[in-house]
Amino acid sequence: MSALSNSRFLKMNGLGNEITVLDLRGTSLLVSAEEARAIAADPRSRFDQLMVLHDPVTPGTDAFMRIYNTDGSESGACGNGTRCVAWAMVADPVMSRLVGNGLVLETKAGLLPVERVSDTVFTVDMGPPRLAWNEIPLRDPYPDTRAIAVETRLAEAPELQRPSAVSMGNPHAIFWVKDAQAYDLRAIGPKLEHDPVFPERANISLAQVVDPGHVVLRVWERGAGLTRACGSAACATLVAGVRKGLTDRRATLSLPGGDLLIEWRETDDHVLMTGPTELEHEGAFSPALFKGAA
Ligand SMILES: N[C@@H](CCC[C@H](N)C(=O)O)C(=O)O
Repeated sequence: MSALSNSRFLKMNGLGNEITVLDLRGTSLLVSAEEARAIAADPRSRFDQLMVLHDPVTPGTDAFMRIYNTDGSESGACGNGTRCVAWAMVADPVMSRLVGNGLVLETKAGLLPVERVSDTVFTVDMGPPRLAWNEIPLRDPYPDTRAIAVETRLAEAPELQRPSAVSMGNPHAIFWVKDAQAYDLRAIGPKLEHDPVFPERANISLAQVVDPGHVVLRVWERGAGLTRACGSAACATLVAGVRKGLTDRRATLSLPGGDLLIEWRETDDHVLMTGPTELEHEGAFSPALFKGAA
């Protein structure tokens, strides 16, 4: 039987990005890829990302988060999930142990300070973007990652060839398009995600600039597929937009699930993301869920 059997979880969402939160602080348990896939397969705990809380590692932080995609792979960043974790840590009667509305979370990609703006709205400091080819990472030494070249040739969208590339702790490719709705992202997303230029795969965004303060965005997420929102993609898109002279440093990013306010702060290079969270229900993992999972 899995040690996760009967563990309590929260099913949440950040702008429709499906998030499951599991608190393993105070234990030495780790979630395996098989267990993550089993949790994702159950409709009650289904997620785009599973956010697992562990005891803090760096002094002064409140928790360490491991982030799993639906396919069991791990990510260094999840903006929408980080807001959901912050809500759980300040407002959930079982998980909250903090006094006040500010906290610092940590992932394998770095520290994420979070502030509560109102009951369910949070601002996450997503840190500085990483723009060098080897930090994203890309296979080839591009001197300028504002426009790279993918190898994939799409019969249905031959114009999608020169995305911007940015890491927000996870790799993003942003394709600038006239109409973000004009593409079958479910069909083309997996091909671009696995393009050989991305050695760790990439989250694939279609970005349509409405005006410098407003971008419409659709995202095919690495390891999770088509989602209603992706916070780190919104941050990466704003950064790429500023670098290409397409957007202001502060803009609204409209995703299928709703709007995020993103700012790339000039003073310290950090990207700030503000958006909502929603608790859907809580539950406990049935032991039957993990049959066959290591
Ligand atoms: N939905 C997330 C990003 C999730 C991580 C991604 N699929 C990856 O593997 O990098 C967000 O809100 O940032």
